[in-house]
Amino acid sequence: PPGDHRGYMRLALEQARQSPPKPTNYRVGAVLVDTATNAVLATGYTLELPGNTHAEQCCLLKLAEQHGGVPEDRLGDVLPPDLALYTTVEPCSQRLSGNLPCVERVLRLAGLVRVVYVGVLEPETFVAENTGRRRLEEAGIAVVRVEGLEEEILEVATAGHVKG
Ligand SMILES: Nc1nc(=O)c(N)c(NC[C@H](O)[C@H](O)[C@H](O)COP(=O)(O)O)[nH]1
Ligand SMILES: [Zn+2]
Repeated sequence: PPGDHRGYMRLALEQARQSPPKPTNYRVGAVLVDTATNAVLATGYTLELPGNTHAEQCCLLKLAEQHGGVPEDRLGDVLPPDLALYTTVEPCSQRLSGNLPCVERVLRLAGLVRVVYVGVLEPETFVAENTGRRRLEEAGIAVVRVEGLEEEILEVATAGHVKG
């Protein structure tokens, strides 16, 4: 595995490229890393799993499957304690579909997920203001920008959007 932040963000961007374009969401990629062993525990991209799934959500659902189908909200019982989540677009704090936002999913793992690395902040296309960063930080989860891939990330994220 890459081992450096930019390398992991590129890995997440590779995931995002696999997401089927849609006008009503972003194509996002996510990678969950065990920082104690530098191992990639799971990857995910928007719509990878059935249903209107988000990249971060797919990471967690796949991990739950790997741990004998433990419910996603019980993952905290089976994961190691030094996790970093890399996601090309910051975790959503609200979803127009009404599905559970990824910030809530990550907050369930507060104490295990130490830091969320984001490639870009969420644009204002669907949600005027993403309040996720503040809520993550209040729970002791650092939110850190990984610079340098913004253009590529946004191009991939919005590929399904009607231009103009
Ligand atoms: N971090 C993140 N990962 C994703 O995989 C994804 N698709 C979004 N997108 C955020 C955007 O705000 C929502 O996609 C819209 O609000 C529509 O909501 P749905 O996706 O239909 O639930 N954000
Ligand atoms: Zn989300």
